[in-house]
Order: sequence, then C-alpha cells, then structure tokens
Amino acid sequence: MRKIAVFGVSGRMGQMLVQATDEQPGAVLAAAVERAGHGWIGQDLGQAMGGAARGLVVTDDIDAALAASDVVIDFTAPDATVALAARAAQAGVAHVIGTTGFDDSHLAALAEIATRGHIVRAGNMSLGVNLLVTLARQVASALGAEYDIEIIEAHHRHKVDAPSGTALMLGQAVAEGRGVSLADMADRGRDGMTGARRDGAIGFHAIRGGDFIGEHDVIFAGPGERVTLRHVASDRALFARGALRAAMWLEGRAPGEYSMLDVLGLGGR
Ligand SMILES: NC(=O)C1=CN([C@@H]2O[C@H](COP(=O)(O)OP(=O)(O)OC[C@H]3O[C@@H](n4cnc5c(N)ncnc54)[C@H](O)[C@@H]3O)[C@@H](O)[C@H]2O)C=CC1
Ligand SMILES: O=C(O)C1=N[C@H](C(=O)O)C[C@H](O)C1
Repeated sequence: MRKIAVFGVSGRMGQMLVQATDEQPGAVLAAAVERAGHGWIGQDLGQAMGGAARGLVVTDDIDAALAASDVVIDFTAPDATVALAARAAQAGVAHVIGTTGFDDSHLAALAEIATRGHIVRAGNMSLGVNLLVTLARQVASALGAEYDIEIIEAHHRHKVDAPSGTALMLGQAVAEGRGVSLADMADRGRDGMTGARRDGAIGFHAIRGGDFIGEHDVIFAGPGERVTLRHVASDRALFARGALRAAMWLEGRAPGEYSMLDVLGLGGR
C-alpha cells in the first residue's frame, strides 16, 4: 500500500484529498497535517471533519508525518510548500504539489530541491486542463501573431493568488507556441489610460466571487474571427483525484520535478 500524508488537511482541497485517498485503490491515509496552532491539531481527523472517528490524529509534527509516509500531497501556501519540499526530499518522501502563487524565488528553490527530491507540481491537476494546455500551445503556434491572446479566469471569493496557477500554465503554453517569453509578453489586468493593445501581449484577467470552482478561457481574437478554448471545473474532487494519480505515478521514478503532463502522458513540462 502507498502511504499518503495530506498537508493542509482542513483546507478545501485537504478535505477532498482525504476522500480521494480513501477511494484510491492501493493507497492508505497515513498522516494528516495542519499548521501549528490550528484548531484541528490533536483531534481525530474523522471527527474534525464532522464524521465518525477514524483513529488518525491531526498533527503539526512534520517529521513524524514524513516518517509514516511514502508521499505527501500538499495544497497549502507557497512558503509552506517550499519548506516542506526540502524536508520531504531529505526524508526520501515524494511530494505532490498543487499549491499555486509561487514567485520566482520559490520556483528556483523547488527546482534545486528536485535535483534530489521527487516532485510532481502542477497549477491544475485535472486531465481536461492539461489537455487544454497542449491545445493552447498548438493553437497559438498555428494562428500566429495577428491573433490577440487573452486569458480570463474565474474563482471563488476566498482565492488569494492571481492570476491562477492554471492561467499561468495556459499563458506559458501559448508563449511557447509563439516562441516568446511569457515574462516579456504578459499583460496582467488593465486599468486607466492603458493605450492601445501592445502587439503580441498575452493578457490576464481574474474574476473573484461566490463559489466558482475554477473556470478558464483562452481567447484568440483575430481579424474577423475569434477562437475560444474553455475549461470549467464543476467539482473540486477532480483536482484531488489528479493528485492521487500523481502520487501513485511517482513510485519508482528518478528524482526530478515532473508535471501533470508527464503523469498523464501528454508530454513534458
Ligand atoms: N493544482 C490544483 O489542481 C489546485 C490547486 N489549488 C491550490 O491549492 C492551494 C490551497 O487551496 P485551498 O484548499 O482552496 O485553500 P485553503 O485555504 O482552503 O486550504 C489551505 C490549507 O493549508 C493549510 N496550511 C497553510 N500553511 C500550512 C502549513 N505551514 N502547514 C500545514 N498546513 C498549512 C491551511 O491551514 C489550510 O487548511 C491554493 O494555492 C490553491 O490555488 C486548489 C485547487 C486545485
Ligand atoms: O484556488 C483554487 O481553488 C484553484 N486553484 C488552482 C489555480 O490556481 O489555477 C486550480 C483551480 O483552478 C482551483
């Protein structure tokens, strides 16, 4: 059995991951971790989630959780994820990262840790979005620079980062399709006297409100026509199932930072 630790277990995704682990053949939930000081620490996980006791106590002892596990699944926050990555690599525990909102220094730290650790990281763990990433790259390459690209995403009112990790994956894909650098071409939101659209810009716009789970449009607006690629998530369990798939896939892999494209066989990052 593959022993799974869930980091950030009380969160929207943490609770989905508990259910997905219970439903995953060949996996067992071995540890449930929350941040120090959280109200769930020391409680039985099942009772903390509002159900029957399950004999697993929520802990903030990361070393003990890693010692009990083969792989840790982590949907938390950037600083927490980078700190955990170093400890997981040291402990020989694989790390599935769903967290988004990383800056360049976080990403550089994860790349360095992945020279010895086993990581799958993706801003979106769903099959549909990862398929859309490959399509967005193809469409950007085929349509050429006279088609203006705008990426629009919508999420629930609690989301703390923008653009979403998924929007950035899609932005990276269209930049690659066009052979340009996303850092050079990204235009994040517009306000005021912005002037006319910059040639070749890749626009990002973030809607936040209510209980959107995650919606992404990539618009290619050209002369006389528009093409829109669209993904709508209607159940957060989708992401948890993808993370479990990644956790199973990592078994026996060489050290490295893999993506869901690798896991799903859709081509590398
Ligand atoms: N890659 C994907 O497919 C998806 C990624 N996400 C990302 O996952 C992250 C979490 O999202 P939600 O579950 O909606 O947020 P949330 O706020 O509901 O949950 C985050 C959890 O992490 C915990 N946490 C924070 N710091 C911690 C630490 N140092 N140690 C242990 N636990 C810690 C918090 O206490 C909280 O329970 C976000 O970055 C979000 O964008 C969300 C959905 C899908
Ligand atoms: O925070 C969320 O909820 C989500 N985050 C991911 C992102 O930033 O793209 C994936 C999904 O859209 C839900």
